Amino acid sequence: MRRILTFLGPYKIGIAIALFVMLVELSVELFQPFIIARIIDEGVMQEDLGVVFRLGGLLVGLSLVAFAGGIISSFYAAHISQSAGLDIRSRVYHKVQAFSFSHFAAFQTSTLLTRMTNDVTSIQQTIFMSLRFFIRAPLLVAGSVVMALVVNWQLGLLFLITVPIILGFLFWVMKRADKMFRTVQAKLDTVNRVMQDNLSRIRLIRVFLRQDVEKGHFTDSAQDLRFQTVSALRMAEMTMPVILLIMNATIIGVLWFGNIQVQAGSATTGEIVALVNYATRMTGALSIFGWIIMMVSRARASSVRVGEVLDTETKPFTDKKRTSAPAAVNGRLTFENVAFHYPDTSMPVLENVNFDIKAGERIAILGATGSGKTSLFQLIPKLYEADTGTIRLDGKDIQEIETADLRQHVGYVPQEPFLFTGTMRENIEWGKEDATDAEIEKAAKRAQIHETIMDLPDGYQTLVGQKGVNLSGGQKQRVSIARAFVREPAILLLDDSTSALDAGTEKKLVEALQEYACTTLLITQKISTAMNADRVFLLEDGTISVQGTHEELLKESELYRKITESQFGKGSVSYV
Ligand SMILES: Nc1ncnc2c1ncn2[C@@H]1O[C@H](COP(=O)(O)OP(=O)(O)OP(=O)(O)O)[C@@H](O)[C@H]1O
Repeated sequence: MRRILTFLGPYKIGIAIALFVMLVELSVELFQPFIIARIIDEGVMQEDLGVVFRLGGLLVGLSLVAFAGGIISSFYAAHISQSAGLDIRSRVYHKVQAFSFSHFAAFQTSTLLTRMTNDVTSIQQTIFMSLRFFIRAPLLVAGSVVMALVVNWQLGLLFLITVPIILGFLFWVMKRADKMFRTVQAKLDTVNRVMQDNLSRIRLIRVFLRQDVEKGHFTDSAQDLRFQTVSALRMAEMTMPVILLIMNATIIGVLWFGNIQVQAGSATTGEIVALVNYATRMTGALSIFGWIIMMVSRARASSVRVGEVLDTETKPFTDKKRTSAPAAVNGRLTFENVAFHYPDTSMPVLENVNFDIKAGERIAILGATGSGKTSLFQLIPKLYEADTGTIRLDGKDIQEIETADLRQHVGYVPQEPFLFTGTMRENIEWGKEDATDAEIEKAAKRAQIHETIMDLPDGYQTLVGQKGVNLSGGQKQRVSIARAFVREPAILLLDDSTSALDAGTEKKLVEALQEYACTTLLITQKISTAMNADRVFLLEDGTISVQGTHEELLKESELYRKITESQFGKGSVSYV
């Protein structure tokens, strides 16, 4: 919670104004029963209309002051709570942007979404309510006790007995509710996760006839959330009847003992009316305590969850020497004794990887699943850092090139093509922000997707993704490739990105790569693709076991021969 309170720092002046006007409003409220007592004792009982009008006028004037105070306080409370909420949300967003991939594994997407939306909203609401009511309510209770003692200290003592009992009870409830609301937020995460999984796998769920099972998962998690929320709300709501019971007993006590004092002449009717008035105001203030407990407990749980994201240590990449970007690079790529393991495991994924790729060379990388092909790719744009060894671009250690500058020169087409909701043009333009129409069309033509786009109802302006047209796997792959092409990168990384293309389209695409003259690394399972590359690297258990032209590998590698035979048929190797 303290962590979150630091976000209120920039709004100190606004908070001071809101609290000041709230105190004015509160003072007026505390003073009102005192004036009413005087109107009764000095005006009504003495039949002095002058006093009634004078003090009555004062009462109306003070009410107008309280009204103005309430409006000003609401204005500031709304402004401060919304602004602080925006600041928290932006900070969380920027933190998440700096997350490493292991952080994303620790915080699932669904929980990050809940933290950025629901949790921040709960904090926002609590800031607003605190500035308007939550600070005011305890002050009103304390002020009423003091004023009651001033008006009649013997009867005021009754409040000194009952109020601590109520506060003790509320403290007990708060401790329990805190834990319960933390569980509620966790359950909300689960519902969001189940929903997200369901929506993203909807086709698979239908094909595998898993609707009923998935419906069951959703119902279970939603029921669980309902059960936990009801338990927490019940706990907070039960405060109201308990407070009403104790405070009504106190009012009866005031009337009982007050009657005795009035009979004895040691108290006036006005004093009794004032005390009952204070008791009623106290009851009102105390009864919103249940609500305060609920919101504060929820906000505390949310603060912990938001704090967990903000306090996550993010390690910036070691951009050792901040050399300015080489405006143009040739694209020579060298790996020297590179080894790598993922931060959350100790198993080495790549070991002793060595190669030197000339600028403009096209390299096909073959290897069994899990042999480390994608991992090797991820080291090039520094998505991960190598444990040992050196990776060089044009002879320069990439550790010495600023990450953003390095990535300027890399085009990456991941294994899973991903399209954003937007037009076809926007999807390609995503690779280069200020790309011209001519550049976009050139990239699309080279990626063999231009004609498909032209056949769509609105050409490049056709919407894809949600509310738009759906594309086939191969079409998505080609849009994804066009997105990388439009950058005109020096290094192009294609991670099995032609797997869904037919042989003819793939051939044309590989030919287009030739005129493109960028250094290309292409992960593939197909020997037909590998044959068109300048060289082939065979990756086995995280290391390059053999590298050379297709013909050289046929001679040198038993495994490569076997893969070729499995794709072209036995005996094919001699004439391939
Ligand atoms: N984020 C990760 N954290 C920990 N280990 C990982 C991670 N990603 C991959 N691995 C492990 O690293 C090894 C190499 O994975 P990688 O994805 O590089 O293989 P690949 O050759 O590209 O496989 P495929 O052909 O199936 O895509 C595998 O054993 C995999 O389990």
